[in-house]
Amino acid sequence: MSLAGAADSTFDTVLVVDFGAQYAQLIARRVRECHVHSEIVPSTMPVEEMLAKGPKAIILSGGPASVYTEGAPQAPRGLFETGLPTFGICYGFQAMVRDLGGTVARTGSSEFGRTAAELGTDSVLFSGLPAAQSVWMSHGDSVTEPPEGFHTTGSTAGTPVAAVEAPERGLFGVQFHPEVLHTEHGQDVMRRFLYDVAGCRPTWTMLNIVEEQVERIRAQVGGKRVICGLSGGVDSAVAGALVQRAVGDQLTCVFVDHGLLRSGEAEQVEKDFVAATGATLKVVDAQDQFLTALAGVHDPEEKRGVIGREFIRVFERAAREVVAESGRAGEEVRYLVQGTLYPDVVESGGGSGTANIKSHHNVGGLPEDLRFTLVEPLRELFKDEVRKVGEELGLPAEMVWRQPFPGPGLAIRIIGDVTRERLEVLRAADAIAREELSRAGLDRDIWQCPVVLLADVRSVGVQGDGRSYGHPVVLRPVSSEDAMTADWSRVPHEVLATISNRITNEVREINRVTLDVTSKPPGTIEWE
Ligand SMILES: Nc1ncnc2c1ncn2[C@@H]1O[C@H](COP(=O)(O)OP(=O)(O)OP(=O)(O)O)[C@@H](O)[C@H]1O
Ligand SMILES: O=c1[nH]c(=O)c2[nH+]cn([C@@H]3O[C@H](COP(=O)(O)O)[C@@H](O)[C@H]3O)c2[nH]1
Ligand SMILES: NC(=O)CC[C@H](N)C(=O)O
Ligand SMILES: [Mg+2]
Repeated sequence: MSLAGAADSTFDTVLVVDFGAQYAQLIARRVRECHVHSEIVPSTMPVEEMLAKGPKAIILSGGPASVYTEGAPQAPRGLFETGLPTFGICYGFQAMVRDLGGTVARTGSSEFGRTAAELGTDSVLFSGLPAAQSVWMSHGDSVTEPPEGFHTTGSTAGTPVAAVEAPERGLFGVQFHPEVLHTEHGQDVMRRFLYDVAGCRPTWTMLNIVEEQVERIRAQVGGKRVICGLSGGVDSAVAGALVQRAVGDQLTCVFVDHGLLRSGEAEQVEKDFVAATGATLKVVDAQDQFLTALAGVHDPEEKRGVIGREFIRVFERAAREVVAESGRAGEEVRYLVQGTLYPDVVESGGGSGTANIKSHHNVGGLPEDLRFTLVEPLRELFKDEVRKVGEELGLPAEMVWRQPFPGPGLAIRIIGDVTRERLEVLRAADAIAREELSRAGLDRDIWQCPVVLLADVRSVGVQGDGRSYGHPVVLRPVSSEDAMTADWSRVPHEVLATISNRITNEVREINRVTLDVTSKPPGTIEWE
């Protein structure tokens, strides 16, 4: 199915040509933020196929290769003769320049991170923006000579040709990354290209995203039965609601109580989701199964693997029960809906050429013998976009704005082996932290606040004039836009003091409370 292409379509499409970038999805997302439809395509796609999608413009992404090395990906043959407005970013810029007869070389002056740039205000792309700007760089190669007919519109201390354009041909290129938040006027540059150069209309909305996904889900599952792993979190609630809109009562939601949940969570899912959507919900008590499988496992990746596998085993059992209960023996549930988001995929090493940071249980932690076909309507979106989709679907605000909680639950917040006793200790500490942060009105300011139990560490204390030898917990409040990067939250000291006091007074095993003041990167949000 292609939504794009029709001349009378109510929205315009931009193709993001992926050269193996870290940020291809981020480019696509910035285009969506301008209310323009975007689709990522591989750089190997023939131009005719691209044209068949009816794009209004093309953006060429960055990438890890060097344009002049053997086998480096090339700009699609004939692309620059199509007359389509084209914007090359980093590698995409270098590939464009090389293709059109300019030169690219390893000049010996790499730039990484924040860089001061001088941008020509007479440029179409930078018009109306300040001439001196802070931009985000990540390159080792540079353009040394623009192609004929292009003029240089930007430079930095290390890169004399940091931006070029041939506006009458609709061709533009920049060495920096306008798609990352740290590039001061990056989104303005995107707007100039999309609206002023390419004439795209800002008509692509969350409603379109919902309709696109509903159509896709129907095409994928047809009249078959589907189950959805429902966690009580934002992503699976939105995924489940989308699937329900698409295929109605072919859907059964399955909530797994794996014993790694926070206090009150199971009850809340049963109550809220069903009330909001009317969907059929099946609750599975799998506490013994997960705790047995996790016994003695302390390596984080191993834990994630065990949890991913056990989840699937539970879903398989639930699927058989759904069939049995429907009275249609011989039928099989082949489709499993998950609320997987793009950051889950990219962190699990599932982007093009990206590193594995941690295997999210729903992506990298899936077992090899997985027999379900996955339905993941949110796989290309970021959390804040998913929240908007949830609002569009009419889900209640408490559900849409709930803080994230990882599928592997408290297991990846106990540093060491996971036992029933340790889970109880952590659950008690976590409930106090959540209660006090909510009481202080900080729920929306804080992205989430993992409480981490250092179960293998003990510390000496003095309590009631006696010696204690307990465990520390770590508070990890963070602020974030999309969980790809994060900073530690500056929670008022009085609130921290109350939390610390209450935890050490009310949870006997804990005699020390510490605060994690690490951003992401270099830390991740969860400790494992
Ligand atoms: N306890 C659970 N029972 C059933 N499915 C689950 C459970 N926990 C996680 N999942 C599945 O794994 C997916 C990924 O979990 P994740 O925690 O990232 O998302 P979420 O819980 O839906 O949203 P949030 O990130 O807001 O917590 C979920 O969307 C859901 O499909
Ligand atoms: O469903 C999930 N399965 C997982 O395996 C998992 N690991 C981390 N998280 C959540 O993802 C976001 C980013 O977390 P990290 O900075 O720790 O990678 C944060 O919001 C984490 O809580 C997970 N969610
Ligand atoms: N981020 C990029 O696209 C880098 C392009 C190229 N690999 C360079 O180092 O210059
Ligand atoms: Mg969750």
